[in-house]
Amino acid sequence: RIRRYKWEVKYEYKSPDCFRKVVITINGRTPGPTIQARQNDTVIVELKNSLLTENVAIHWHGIRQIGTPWADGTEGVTQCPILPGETFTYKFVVDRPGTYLYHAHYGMQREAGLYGSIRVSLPEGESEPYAYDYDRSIILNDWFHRSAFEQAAGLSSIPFQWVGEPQSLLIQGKGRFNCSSLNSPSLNVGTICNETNPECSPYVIAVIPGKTYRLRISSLTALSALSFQIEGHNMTVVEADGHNVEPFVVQNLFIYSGETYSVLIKADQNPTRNYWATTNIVSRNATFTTPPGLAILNYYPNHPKRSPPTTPPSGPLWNDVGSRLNQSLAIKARKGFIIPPPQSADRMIVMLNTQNNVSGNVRWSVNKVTYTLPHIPYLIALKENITSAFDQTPPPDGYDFKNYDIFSVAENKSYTIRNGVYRLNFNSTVDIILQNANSLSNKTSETHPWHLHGHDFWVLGYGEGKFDIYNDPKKYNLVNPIMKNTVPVHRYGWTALRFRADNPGAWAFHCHIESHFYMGMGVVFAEGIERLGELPSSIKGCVHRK
Ligand SMILES: O=C1O[C@H]([C@@H](O)CO)C(O)=C1O
Repeated sequence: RIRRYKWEVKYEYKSPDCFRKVVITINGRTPGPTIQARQNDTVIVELKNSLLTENVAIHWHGIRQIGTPWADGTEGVTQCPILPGETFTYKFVVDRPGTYLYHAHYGMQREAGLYGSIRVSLPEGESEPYAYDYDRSIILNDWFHRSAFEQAAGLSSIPFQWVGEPQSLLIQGKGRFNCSSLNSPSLNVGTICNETNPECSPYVIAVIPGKTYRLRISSLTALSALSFQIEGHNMTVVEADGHNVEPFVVQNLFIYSGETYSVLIKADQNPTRNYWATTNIVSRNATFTTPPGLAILNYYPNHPKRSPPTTPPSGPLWNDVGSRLNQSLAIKARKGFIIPPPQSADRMIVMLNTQNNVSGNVRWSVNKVTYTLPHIPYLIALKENITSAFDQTPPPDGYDFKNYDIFSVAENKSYTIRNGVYRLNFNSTVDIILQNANSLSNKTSETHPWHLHGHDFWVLGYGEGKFDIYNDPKKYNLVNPIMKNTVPVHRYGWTALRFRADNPGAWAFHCHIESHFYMGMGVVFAEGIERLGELPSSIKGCVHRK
C-alpha cells in the first residue's frame, strides 16, 4: 500500500510550555503528524518548504532506506537542502515493523520543533509476541526558549557560548514553564508567558481500568538524557528501536535522544484517581535549572484535567551512572527473534570521542578529527566522482591507545576540522568501538547517544574505562545482542557495535545531541556506491557542474 502525506513546513508562534516563541510546524503542528503504515508499505511525503528564508531537510530516523539512500533526508550527506518555496518528495519503503521517528536534519531545526513519530505495524493478520489492548505514541523532548539561530551562533562564536540546560521538558509536545520565574521586568509576561494557555495544559494519557497499554516512548531531545516513569505503575520493556526485547521490568526508563522503546503498562491501580507520568533529566545536573516534565495518566471516567492527589515522584539521582549502565546491559534480543551477529568482523574502528579547543572554537572530535559537512553532499560527490567536494583522505581507524589518557582533559594539539569519509568494503562486517573520555572540564565525561543512518547494528557490549582491544572483544555478547540504531556511550566508558556494510549509500553516524553534532561530533560511512543507479535529480539542486 501507498501512504501519501502532504506537508507544509512553516514558522509559527506557539506556546508548548506556556512561553510563546517561534517554532517550526508541519501542517500547523509540533510535534508533526504521525506517520502510520504497515510493514512493506511505501511512504510518500510531499514536503513544501514555506520557511521563506531557510532551507530544510527531513530525516526518517530508524528507516534504513534500503535501495533509496537519496531519501534519507540528511543535508550535506544524502541530498541538497530543500530551498524556501520548493516542494520535495520523499519516497521510501518501511520494511520493518516498529517505532521510528522523523525530524529535521538541517542546522539545528530539530530543536525548533520539527519532529514527529513513525509507527509501522505488522502486516494484516500478524501479531506481536506480546498482548495489549491499545497503542499510544509519546515523544519526549527538551525545550529551549532561545531560538535555534541564537544557539547555533553561540556554539560557533569565540568566545564559545554554550546552550545551557533546557527551560522545560515536553511530553508529546506539552510542558510547563513557571512564568513567574521570568526575571526580566521589561517582558510583558501576560502575552509572552501564560500558564492558562490550553496549548500548555499537561498531556493526558487516558486509560480504561484493567486494560493493557503499549506506550511507544521515544526521545528527540536536543541535549538531555531522560528518565521516564509513571507513578505507581511498572513498565515492561518489549521493543527497542524496532526490535523485540527479552521483556524486562523497570520503574524508570532511561532514554537517550534518538532512542525508541515500547513498554507495556496495565491500568491495574486504584481507578478513582489519576497518576503522574514524569520525565527528568539524568546524566547532566539540571536540578536547579529544569523542572520535571509532567503528564497525567487519566483513569477513565475521572476528569482528565484532575491533578493526581500526590506530589509527582522525583526521578532517580542525575549522577547515578550505575543504574543507567545496568539498563543498557539488561537489553537483550527476545528469544525467537534473535538475529545472530557475524561471529567476527573484517575491520575494527575505534572512535575516541573528545571535546577540544580548535583554534578558539569548542568542538567535539573523533580520533582528532572534528567534522564539518561539505557543500556538495557525499552521496552525489561519490557517485559522480567529484573529488574536489571533500577531503579524499579518510579519517583514522584508531587513536594512540597506549599513551592517550581518557581520564584527563585533552591537550588540544593537532586536532583538525575535516570532512573525509570512512569507505567500507561492500558487505564487509565492521566493528565500531565508541570510546568516551574526559571533556574540557576536569573530572567530567558526558553521555553521548550515537545514531547510525542506513543500518541497524548489534550492540556487542559496554564497558567502563579504556577499551582493551585484545581482551574486551572476548567478552562480547555474540549470543543474543539487541539490534538498535541509537546507543549511549556512558561516561568514561566504551560501547562496541557491529554492523554489515550492506546498504549502498553514504551514511551519517553521529552524536544525537543536536549541539554536539553541530560542533563536529560525527562521521560518514560510504559503501557500495558503484552499485547505485542514477541518482534522482531532485536531490542535486546545489550541485552546479560545467
Ligand atoms: O558541548 C558542551 O559544551 C559544554 C561545556 O562542556 C563547555 O561549556 C557542555 O556541557 C557540553 O556538552
